[in-house]
Amino acid sequence: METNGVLLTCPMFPYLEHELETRFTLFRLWNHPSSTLDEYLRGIRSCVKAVVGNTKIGASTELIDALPSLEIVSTYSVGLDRIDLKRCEERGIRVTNTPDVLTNDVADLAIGLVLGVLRRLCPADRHVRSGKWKDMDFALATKFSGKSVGIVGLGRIGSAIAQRAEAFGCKISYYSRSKKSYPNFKYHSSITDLATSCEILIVACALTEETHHIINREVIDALGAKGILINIGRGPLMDEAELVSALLEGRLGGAGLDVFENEPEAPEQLFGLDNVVLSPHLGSDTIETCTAMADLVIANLEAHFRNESLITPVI
Ligand SMILES: O=CC(=O)O
Repeated sequence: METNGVLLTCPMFPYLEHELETRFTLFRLWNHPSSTLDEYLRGIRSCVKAVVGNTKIGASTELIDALPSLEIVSTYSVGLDRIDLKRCEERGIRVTNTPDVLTNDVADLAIGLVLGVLRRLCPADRHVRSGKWKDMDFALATKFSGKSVGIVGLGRIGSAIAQRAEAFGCKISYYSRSKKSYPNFKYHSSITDLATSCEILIVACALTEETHHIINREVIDALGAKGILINIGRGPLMDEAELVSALLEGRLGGAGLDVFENEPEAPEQLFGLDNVVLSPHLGSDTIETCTAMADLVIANLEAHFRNESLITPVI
């Protein structure tokens, strides 16, 4: 039985926690008040060889620096924005994530949000539940099939969204760091041009210093009063204050948001808007996908401790 120390940064999928516990010496970071955290970390620093973080709490510079025996960060997420990758690189710490296994779920949710906003599924549900249907028909909604869809970031998830939208007869264009080899999808080297040319803009890129607030006022205005913005990437990709003003002032047609700048906070000004669908960062949250992600986290840790090649290495 392996006894390598693994530090879990916050509560995650119970299956992951259980499987880690059966294989490694598991330490839980959240069981300690912040006043005693330094002391706790000092006590375990020589045992902890791995950190398992997620989209809430990853491996910050401070955490990495507090763990001199750290060899690997295996994140239970595809996103790497909660990890100080530079520090990991400097220290020779390996990093793995969970790509591919969650692609379909996140792409499915992106389409779900589009349909939710355009077909007004949340207000429609309220219409039935409140009994209003007996008094009046529900107002007409907006068609999705055949619309022009712009995708910001045509990586694994962006391409899966594009393929789904294509099946709805949508015209696909995209903005990405570089042009990809998809003959059916139109490339824009400017995100504002992309926003001008599409009716639905779906944000699916990674959060980095370059993409922070990539959706700013100029992009929102280019999308316009009939445009729909969907974000299944990360909250800070959008200037949320600008997004809220645009929605309140009717300068944007609607939004479907799975991610927010200060999660788990979401802007309360949006709560009364029927043209907005909000979900609590659950793109990959299905039992099937979370199980596959957990298995991948563990497979990467086991490969590392056996000195084998990592399954999904980042560094
Ligand atoms: O947001 C989800 C992830 O990065 O896995």
